[in-house]
Amino acid sequence: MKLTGIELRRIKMPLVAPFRTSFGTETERDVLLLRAVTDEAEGWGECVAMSDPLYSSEYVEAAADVLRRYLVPALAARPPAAATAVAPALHKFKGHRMAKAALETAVLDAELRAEGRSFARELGATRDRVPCGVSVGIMDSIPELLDAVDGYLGQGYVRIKLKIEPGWDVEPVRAVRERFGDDVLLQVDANTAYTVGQAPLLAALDPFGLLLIEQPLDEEDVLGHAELAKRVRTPICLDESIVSARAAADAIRLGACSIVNVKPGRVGGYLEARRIHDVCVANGIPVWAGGMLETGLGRAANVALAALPGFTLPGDTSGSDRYFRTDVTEPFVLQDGHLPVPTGPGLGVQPIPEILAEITTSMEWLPL
Ligand SMILES: CSCC[C@@H](NC(=O)CCC(=O)O)C(=O)O
Ligand SMILES: [Mg+2]
Repeated sequence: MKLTGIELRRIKMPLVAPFRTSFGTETERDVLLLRAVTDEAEGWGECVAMSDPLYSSEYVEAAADVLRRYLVPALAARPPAAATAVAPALHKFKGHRMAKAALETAVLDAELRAEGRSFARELGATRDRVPCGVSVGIMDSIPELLDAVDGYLGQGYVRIKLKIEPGWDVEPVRAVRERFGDDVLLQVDANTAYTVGQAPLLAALDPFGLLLIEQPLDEEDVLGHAELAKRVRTPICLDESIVSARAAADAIRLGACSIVNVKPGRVGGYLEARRIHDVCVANGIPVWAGGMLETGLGRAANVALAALPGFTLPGDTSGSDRYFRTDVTEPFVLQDGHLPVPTGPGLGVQPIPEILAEITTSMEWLPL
């Protein structure tokens, strides 16, 4: 494979409704897409960085900058013969895992399309469809939340995840349990909004039979999560803290988590995501596929990843219409609470040219 250049393309995707978390409210996605052009095929990668450094330190403008000034030139200096050579060529640059993930994914997609292999097959998927959960934002009132949850359950989602923060935690969880019963698979995500001193508040969630509490504490407070796990019965799941397979192994050994949310963008790509899966499976730790409001491009890769054997909990792999009125690819549509795993070469999906042209806000060609 000979990489000839990378296109940086920004697209604007309005959300169907505001999505509020403990760190802010999203109303539209400003997404950086990468198109890798090789002598044999083209591949796509989606950078999951948000517009502002609020989920993590990365943000979309910084991702574009680090790709333009450091990451793509590094591949020009050391042309990758395969996608497995991308991460080693970028290793000397610290952090910027979401930018690195997008670049590796675009090269991997091009390589797999050229060879006629799907992401699912490359990663080791063992299923042809995956059960889908949905992430529900913080709302202005309990009735509004219950209407939203009712709608998603009606669409067939098999698991509900509620965003929480101090002041919006026990009450919404209790209301959902009282309205929809104890059998609904239910979990919460705090996005680092609590401190270990608030353990009693988080322990107040224990009576509601939650699958997990996701990332209650600061992403760097691994020991705090280990302490919290001794004071809360509900399983602790980490998201923002797990930036690599090494971080996953350390967190598991320290007792900081008993479940892991796997997000390829957060960890530098799908190959590292698979390593995290393997570390967790070796330690008997369930994993599930997290989400970053991806378009159909990133969604296709996430659904393939979610089909690996260790992904035993429903992921945030919703249908395209959870976030977008019109997706940049053919939409992912829930079927009986599941999404089919794409089977075509590479991602198995393509941007629809007319839609892509309409939502593109800028394009930049970086030759190698
Ligand atoms: C804007 S919130 C993005 C991070 C968040 N993601 C979700 O809640 C799921 C989003 C999705 O359905 O893609 C998480 O911390 O898990
Ligand atoms: Mg999370």
